[in-house]
Parts: sequence; structure tokens; C-alpha cells
Amino acid sequence: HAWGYGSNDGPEKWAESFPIANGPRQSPIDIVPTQAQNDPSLKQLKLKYDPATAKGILNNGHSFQVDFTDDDNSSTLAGGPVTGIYRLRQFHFHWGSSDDKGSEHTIAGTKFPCELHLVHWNTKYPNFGEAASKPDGLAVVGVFLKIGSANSRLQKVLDALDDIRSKGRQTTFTNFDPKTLLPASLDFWTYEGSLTTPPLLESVTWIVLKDPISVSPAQMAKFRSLLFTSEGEASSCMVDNFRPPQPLKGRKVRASFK
Ligand SMILES: NS(=O)(=O)c1nc2c(F)c(F)c(F)c(F)c2s1
Ligand SMILES: [Zn+2]
Repeated sequence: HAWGYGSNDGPEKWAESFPIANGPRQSPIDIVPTQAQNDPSLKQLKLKYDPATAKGILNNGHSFQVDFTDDDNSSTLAGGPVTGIYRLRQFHFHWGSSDDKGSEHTIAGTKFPCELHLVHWNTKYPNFGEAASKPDGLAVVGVFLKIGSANSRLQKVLDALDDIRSKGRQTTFTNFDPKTLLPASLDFWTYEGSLTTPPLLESVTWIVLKDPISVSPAQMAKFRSLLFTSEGEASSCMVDNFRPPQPLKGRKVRASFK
């Protein structure tokens, strides 16, 4: 199941190996704020992250991810649109080859240069793999990055990228609080969707924050210094690792704010 973001193996080809790509609740989507319905029954988002659960940072050939130990409820998401407790598994990003694209979700057609995903799994299931196959198994918080001043909290993550330049490289990454990557407001849109990469499982409650965090042009260049390819292969820059918005197919997007 070799898939990627190129012309031969990219999003337009994924349905050949992963027919769910044409399913009823695929992600990402274009969020149209004027069509989102404010839902006063939505609870406040409760995020509790313990920096000690940060474990490592890995170039997986599609993005890079920071992995967390998820064998207890030290780093969790609750409230918002979900019931129960979801454990933080990893966070990763999607970005463009230039600042005019890169995010997966869009806001009324507007693309951002980068999007952060914090992936959590429902503790009613025994582990991430089991949860990923259930309709209420995962909750992913999406955060847009927009070009502005350098983000000092993001810099700690970017400084680790020199050690994981090519696919399969990983290094330890500890004592990091992902809460430092969130905007001041936790106002969000939410809808039922899927993983945005194969296997595209329709198991994600999406929680997309309204406010972006900042990233500088130099920091964006750091993301673009990564490689899709392994050492020894012909190098291919890791850029444009985003899936375009998918059909809403009758889904409603709710807003936690007016
Ligand atoms: N872009 S995404 O929807 O947040 C997303 N997360 C994950 C993830 F955490 C995984 F472990 C995984 F195997 C995936 F294929 C995806 S795809
Ligand atoms: Zn993602």
C-alpha cells in the first residue's frame, strides 16, 4: 500500500487501494463559518497534557510526528464534543511548498501554510489501533498556522528536525508540553470525519480551532528541509503533504462559539 502525495500516488489515486476515500465522512473539509451552527450544548474543551509523556520525534515518510507514551491518563482530551476521556497519542503537521497552501482544512476556501494535528484515542477502547477502527474512536485537534512572527514554542520542535531529515529517522524528544502550541482561545468547529491519510478510517471527531498560531517564513523553511525519502534514495523534499478538502455529503459543522 505505497501511497504518497505525488502525481502517481497522491490523493487522487488513494481510492484505488483505499475505497473508503470516497466514503460518507471523509476529511479534511472546507469549513464555511456562516454555515456552521452554534451549538450551546457543546462543552468547554478540556486538554490536560503532561510534558513528561513526550517520548520521541519521527520522520514517517509522510510527515513528522512527536509520539507520547499513552499507557495512562497523563495527557488527555475531554469535554468539547466528545464523551469520555481520550488519550494523546501523537501530534504532526501538514504543510505546503509555498506559503499560499499547506493546510488540510480550509476556512471558506482560505488555505493556511501549515496545520497541526493532535491525535487522541478513546479510552473506552484498549488501545489506539482498536480505537482507530471505531466511529467514536479518535479525536483530532486541528490548529492552523499563519505567517507572522517566529513562534518560540514551535522552535523547540523545529530544532529537532536536523536529526530526522530522512524517512525512518527518529530521535528522543522529551519534556515538551503541546499545550504551548495552542492559541489563547479554544473556540472550535467540530464535525464527524476521518483520518486524512490512508487508511482514511472514518473514526475521527474533528475539533478545529478557530484561531491560528504564528509561524515565521524561516520556520516554514525548516519544515520544508525534511525529506519524504530515506537515506540513499534520490531526495524528495517533504512539502505539499496535505489532502484537499472532501465533499461534506450532508454533514453539519457545529461551532462552540457565536
Ligand atoms: N492527519 S490525521 O487525520 O490527523 C492522521 N493521524 C494519523 C495517525 F495518528 C496515525 F497513527 C495513522 F496511522 C494515520 F494514518 C493518521 S492520519
Ligand atoms: Zn494530520
